[in-house]
Order: sequence, then C-alpha cells, then structure tokens
Amino acid sequence: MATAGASDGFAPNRTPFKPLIAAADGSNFTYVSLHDRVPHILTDVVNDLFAAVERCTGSAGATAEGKALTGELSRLKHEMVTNKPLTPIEDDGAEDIAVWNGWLAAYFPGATWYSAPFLAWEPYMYRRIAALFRRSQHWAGHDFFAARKEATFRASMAAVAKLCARTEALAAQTAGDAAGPALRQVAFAELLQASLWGNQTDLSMFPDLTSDALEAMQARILSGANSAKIVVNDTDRVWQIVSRIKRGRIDIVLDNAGFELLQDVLLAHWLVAAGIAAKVVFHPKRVPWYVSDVTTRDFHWLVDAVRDPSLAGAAGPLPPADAAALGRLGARWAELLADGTWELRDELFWTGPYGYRYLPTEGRDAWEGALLKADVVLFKGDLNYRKLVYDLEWPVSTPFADALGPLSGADAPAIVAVRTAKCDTIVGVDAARAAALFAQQKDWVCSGQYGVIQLSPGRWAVQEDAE
Ligand SMILES: O=P(O)(O)OC[C@H]1O[C@](O)(CO)[C@@H](O)[C@@H]1O
Repeated sequence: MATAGASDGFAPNRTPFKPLIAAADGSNFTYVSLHDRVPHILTDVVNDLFAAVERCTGSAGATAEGKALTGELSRLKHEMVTNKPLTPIEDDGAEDIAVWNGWLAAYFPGATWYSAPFLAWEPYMYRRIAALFRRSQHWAGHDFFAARKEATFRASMAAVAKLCARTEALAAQTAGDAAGPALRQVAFAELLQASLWGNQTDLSMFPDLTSDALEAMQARILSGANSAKIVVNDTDRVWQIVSRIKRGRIDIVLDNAGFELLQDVLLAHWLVAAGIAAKVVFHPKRVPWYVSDVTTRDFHWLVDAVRDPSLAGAAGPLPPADAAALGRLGARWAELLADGTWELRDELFWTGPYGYRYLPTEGRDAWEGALLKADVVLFKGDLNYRKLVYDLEWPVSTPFADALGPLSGADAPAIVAVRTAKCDTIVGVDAARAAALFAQQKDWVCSGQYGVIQLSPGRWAVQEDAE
C-alpha cells in the first residue's frame, strides 16, 4: 500500500504540531466529546433503530436483523467507552473500506479510542456505524439520522419561506446589467454570511433549534450584529475574485442538511442568477455522517420540500407571497438539477480517513475530477475546516494558506472556508485578538458562537497581484 507522506514531511501520524488527542489533556473539548457527547449520539442511534424495529411491519427477517444491529451498535459503544483498539472496519462493499483499513494499519496500528487523534476516532466511528447498516440486508438504506434532519427543517418552514422570498428579491435586484457592482457585493456578502451562520444549525452540537431561533439569527445577520463575531472575515477578498467570474464554476463541499443546506442552496441560486456561475457542483456525503451532514437524498428532499412543503409534511399555511416564492425557487432548483447546471457528486473521499491536504494524492476523484476545475471551492462547516487544516494545535496566527499545505498551490482553485468554530483548531487569527477572546471566554473557539470566512486565493493570487 502506498503511504501518504507529503513532500513537506507531513504524514497522517507525523505532524508538525500536536494533533488533538482525547485522553491526553483531560477535560478539553476532545475529551468531553469522547467521554460524553459522542457516546450519547451512539445511544441515540441505538434508540432510534430500536424504535424503527418496533414500528417495522415488514418481514420477521427485518425485525430480527434490526435487533441484531442494535446489539452490534451497542458493542461499538462498549468498545468506545472501555477504550478498546480501533479494529478494522467490516467490509460493506464500498471501495473506501480498504482505504480506511490500510490507513489504520499504516498509521495507527494498535491505537485505541482514547489514544487516537480526534480526527481519527470520530470519523472512524461514523464510518463503522455506516458499515454496520450497509452490510445488513433490510436496513442498508436506512439513514438513522434522517428523521431528525427532516423534522428540524419542517419545523422551520416559516423561516425557510421568508428566506426564499428574500433571496428571490435579491436575485431580481442584482441579476441584470443595471445592478451596480456595489449592490451585487452587498447581496453576496449577505448570502455568504447567512451560509456561515447556517453552520450553527448542526445537530451533533445544537439539537434543539426552533424556527424563532432561526429567524432571530437572520435578523442579527441583516442588522450587522453578527459581524463582530466573524473573527477572520475575508469576504471582501473573496468578492474580488468572485466578481471577476463570468459564467464560471463554483463547488461547495457541503456540511449540514436542513437549514444550513438551504443557505448554501440560496447562495448557489444567487450565483447562477447573477451570471457568476454557469455551474455549481455540490459535494454531499455518500453515507450518513456526523448526525446532520447532507447526503444526496437529503439534497433532493430539501428541493422537493421547498417546491411543495405539503409533501414534506410542513404544518400550517404560510403567507401567500412567501409560499409562492417557495414554489418558484423549488421548481427552479429542480430545473437546474435536471439540466446539469447544478450537479451533485458524493465522492467517498469526504467520508474517508484522510485530511484534505491528501486530496491530490488520495482523493484524485474529488480533486482532479472536480475541485481543480472550479474557480472557487467553498468548504462548509467545522469538520471540513478541521480536515482542511488537519486539526492540529497550530499557533493561532499560522496563515490559513500555509495550514492548507498542497491545496494552496498556484494551480489550485480559490479555497474559502466558511465555518462557525466548534473545536479547538483554528488558524489565521491575529494572536492578540485570539488572546483577548480567550481572556473573555475560555471556550470561545468551541462554542459555535464565532465564525471565520477564510480565503486561500490559489491560482487567483496571480490575477490579484496583476491588478
Ligand atoms: O457540522 P460541523 O460544523 O462540521 O460540526 C461538526 C461537529 O463535529 C465536531 O467536528 C466534533 O464532533 C465538532 O467540532 C463540530 O461540532
């Protein structure tokens, strides 16, 4: 098996700064995750499956298999809480199993849950859960998180409808030649910021978001009250690039389903309406991931739910103008998907073991097959950020592009990380600013209350310099 060492001396188990390790440092966020938060998620998976098995009116085989699966999931939880070694993932027929197991054997032989880095054991757990389901005959297509993802979105349909109406209006104001660049910049900044704060609605951290909370969040974005919480805000630099693109290509490496996905889709809607993008490629996950991550099915579900909220079981009538905007946008998105303007590519790399600095070597399908063809790639959310910068104890002021390593080369697309900070890793922050924030709130970097919009201009640096 080829080992993934990079020319800069970096390897998955040999890093220039310490990776975040669970047990070593006592009560940090990693430890709390492994000790409390993630075992609860596993318990929820077991309980959800148990309830689904109880409801199951299918064959006796499905019931028996479902019960056996709950047993296997409970065993997985036992391995975790009793700090057993990370064992090979059982073969579920997907090509990435060999990649996962080769990576474990090469870089973390004998590692246990508490000795493996955070970025190793946590994705490993979600892939093991997925493998257990995918190996079953009757439960292979069951997304144990689907009900929760859909319920949150359904419950926030009033906020969803308002946002659709607003984006439709923004697109109408800024699409034509008559719209000045300043207006377009403001629209872009608003939608990018909405996409950022949409990342707060992640069910693995904040399971209880209500429609009112979502509307309050939108109000804070519009009033500018949230801007101070964007610790690094490269929006203007991103706009310098985006505003030069005419009918280009934007890729979005998605994070959470539901409300965050809606914000990403609204941004994509505007990019197409404004003539900036002739193609938007979305990258969802192939298997259920980190509770609320978008799968291909979730994407289509959202488009259908916006096109006809009654199909999604949304309660109560909406104001007629908002309802009409919903229907129009949903129908438009279905068209964009059908004619290939929007494309979904759920490469297995996103649920694999490697950090994104290994995209050029271990993720060619995603890198050469997709991202390199883009003008700009947006990486949404906390986990994508951790995988981009490799989840280390970086000095906070390390430039973002330096932390990206091979992804920031002169042939690369512009890379934009759009993330609310929900773990200890962060780069590109002025050291004095970070110190002031730590003095104010010890856990600011894990709290989900602060965000970053960070740019590595890649091949666009040349054009920026040329101006
Ligand atoms: O949905 P996001 O933004 O990727 O967040 C995923 C969550 O998982 C973690 O990466 C670890 O559980 C957190 O840091 C974060 O809260």
